[in-house]
Amino acid sequence: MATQVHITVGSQVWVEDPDVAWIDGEVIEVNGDEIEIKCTSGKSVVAKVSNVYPKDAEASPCGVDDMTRLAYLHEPGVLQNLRSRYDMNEIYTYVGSILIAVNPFRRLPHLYDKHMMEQYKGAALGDLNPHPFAVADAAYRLMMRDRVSQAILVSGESGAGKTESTKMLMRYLAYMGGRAETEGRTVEQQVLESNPVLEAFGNAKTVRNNNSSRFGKFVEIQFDESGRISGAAIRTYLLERSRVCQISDPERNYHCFYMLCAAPPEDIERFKMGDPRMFHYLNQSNCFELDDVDDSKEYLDTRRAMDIVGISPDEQDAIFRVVAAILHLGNVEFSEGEETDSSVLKDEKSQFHLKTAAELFMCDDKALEDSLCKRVIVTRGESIVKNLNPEAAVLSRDALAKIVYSRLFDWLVNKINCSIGQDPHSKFLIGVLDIYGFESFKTNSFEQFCINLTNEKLQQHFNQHVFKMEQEEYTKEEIDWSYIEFIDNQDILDLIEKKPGGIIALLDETCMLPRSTHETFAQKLYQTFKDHPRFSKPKFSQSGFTIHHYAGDVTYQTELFLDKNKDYVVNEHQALLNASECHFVSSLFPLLSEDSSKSSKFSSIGLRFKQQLQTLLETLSATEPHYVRCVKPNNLLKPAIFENSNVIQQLRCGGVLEAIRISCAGYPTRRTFDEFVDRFGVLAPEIIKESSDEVITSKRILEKVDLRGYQVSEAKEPASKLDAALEKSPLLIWVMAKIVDSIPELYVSLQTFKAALCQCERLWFFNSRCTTPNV
Ligand SMILES: Nc1ncnc2c1ncn2[C@@H]1O[C@H](COP(=O)(O)OP(=O)(O)OP(=O)(O)O)[C@@H](O)[C@H]1O
Repeated sequence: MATQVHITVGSQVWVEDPDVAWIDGEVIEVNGDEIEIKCTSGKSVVAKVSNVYPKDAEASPCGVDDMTRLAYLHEPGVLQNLRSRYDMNEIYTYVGSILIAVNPFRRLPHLYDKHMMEQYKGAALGDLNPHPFAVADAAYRLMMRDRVSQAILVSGESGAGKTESTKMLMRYLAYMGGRAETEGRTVEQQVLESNPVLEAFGNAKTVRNNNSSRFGKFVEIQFDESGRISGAAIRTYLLERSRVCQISDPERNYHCFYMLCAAPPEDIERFKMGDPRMFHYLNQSNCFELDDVDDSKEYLDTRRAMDIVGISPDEQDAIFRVVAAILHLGNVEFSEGEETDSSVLKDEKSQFHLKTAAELFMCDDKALEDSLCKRVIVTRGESIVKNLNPEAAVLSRDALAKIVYSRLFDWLVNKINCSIGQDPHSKFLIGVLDIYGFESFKTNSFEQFCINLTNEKLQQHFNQHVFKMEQEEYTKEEIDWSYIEFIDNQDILDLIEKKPGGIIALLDETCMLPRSTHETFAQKLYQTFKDHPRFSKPKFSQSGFTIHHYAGDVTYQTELFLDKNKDYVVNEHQALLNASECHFVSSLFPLLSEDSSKSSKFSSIGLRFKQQLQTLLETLSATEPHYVRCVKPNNLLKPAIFENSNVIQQLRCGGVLEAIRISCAGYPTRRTFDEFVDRFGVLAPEIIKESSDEVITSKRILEKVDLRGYQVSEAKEPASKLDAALEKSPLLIWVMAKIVDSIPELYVSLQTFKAALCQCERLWFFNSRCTTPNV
């Protein structure tokens, strides 16, 4: 993204800084390719010319609301712009049609009220301040105009604001597509109320976010011919199961557990609940309450939302009974039994919790105990009962808790989908994707591996789209564009998901082999990928592996890969809960046919996830995509703190800088002819006096400075498809003049200007609708 400029004494520049990423200053000395800079912070820095970027000395302190209008579209320029806007509570900024949303960590209700929605209705993208409503409005109107499905892809790291943005987008779409007066529950109401239900069961406090969604979500809102919402479907991806049994301080388990512990007294009694501190699945962490969250109110709100999405009171009771049963199950402990490698319930307390769990599951307590402590092994037609030692019994208990919870979550999603209903006649939809961003922690396991695969796939989709848009624009304007290149991450995708031979395929193979371990899996990976440029073995690890992702290197620990990839229900658990007297519980574990119960011994979570992603990508590729990139300005989750290095890292990972790079490879700065004349007319005042036609004047200014090799398009269409679609008033004439904008000494002398221009590779004038007589 380097911009070639003349750096002289007095030039304003940006230079890299270890603490704040970029720091600005003035060049005080030039020594060959080394320059000395006096920074505004007071310190002096020596840097190579190639490592500094020009600073736009004329930049408005308020920033610009579309970064493609920045004089210099480079990393420090982008950062500075976001920062100055954030300081003024302007949390939204465009990069072309991509919306960047920087989390304010404070409520800004005036931004999202009904009045605001009214304002955005029908306004062209760019006419009003950047906003998720504007993106939703653009999607809605493009859908109505072109009769093409749309998708809004919301991404960002945990806590960046994806779910909040998604809710705003959905609210706006419900406002646009909702019916004025309807009896009972409307589809849009149900779509909106599905959020609190899914959040209660799928969100938890983590170190990164007090209300972190532990699953991915794609909401498809279907519309009829007249643009009214006629149905909706929610697809979810990969709920984090391990959280049900294992949490670390200061995180929490899923919200629903704490809500139930804070339920009204009659419910506490019915569900045999108590203080969250008494439950093992909750007290592994010291965090029980959340600031500003009243769990007892949340419980009632969740119940209300469940009413709206069509979950009956009986079903609600059954759901909370299962939630309570899981907590009691977690308190069952084991000790060594009389036989070797066997286990028994540890004490009276464990007996009490086992009995209570059985009551709540409405199953036999002895059968529950056996399903935790014993396994039936069938060999050559003979059944042998094998005891489990206390450690294995604990694993069995946790496996039961996890499978019950994950089936419960799937039931909720399914129920919401059934009661909202799909419209079989719907012609088009708007999909909103709220999915986990790229993750790289100290310890990365199978979850991070799947999450990062998602991000690789979405990144490829994003790059291809941005690239395609850029190409389309140039083609339309009859401009040569063959010089743009973009990085494709297909090689990483092949490494992970190629069949056969990719990492997921090798993992499945390993899972199916008896006696295989994570070490054998790792060895297989090392052998297969020893020469793969995107794969490496970490120096000091015998079972880890590193993938060189587009967003950076991530080292994965394979220890739990095999376990986490296996999706099967222990036969004893299946039989136990299928026999439950509670219809709801038994419906979570329907009887399997003999064949499928044998073949379902192992099913691969990785493979299923890969297939889900494939379907998602297919859906997305049939839509016109829109992007919202959420940015988390600090890790303290506090307002008014903007950490440069943190933000830049997210812009890199989120593909924003790649989008900018693609744009820079073409004509990054887009200005109207009149703006061009306004800015550069100073170089040829006599020309300005001669003609009032800005196109002619612009061309003559360039002729005067002897610039060659620019192209003038004769295209009469508007530059952007979106502008056309939204019937925006003509945008006058666009100049895409990369080189002209990279001249810092613009007002120094015509000579310097000329010299700089002569270095230019190309300059392109786009002649828009202005040439038509009626404009
Ligand atoms: N536009 C906003 N206005 C006010 N607060 C916000 C906004 N966006 C985000 N927040 C705050 O940041 C928190 C985290 O946002 P959110 O839950 O949307 O993040 P996320 O990207 O969905 O995270 P995760 O991936 O962990 O689910 C919210 O609970 C809220 O407190």
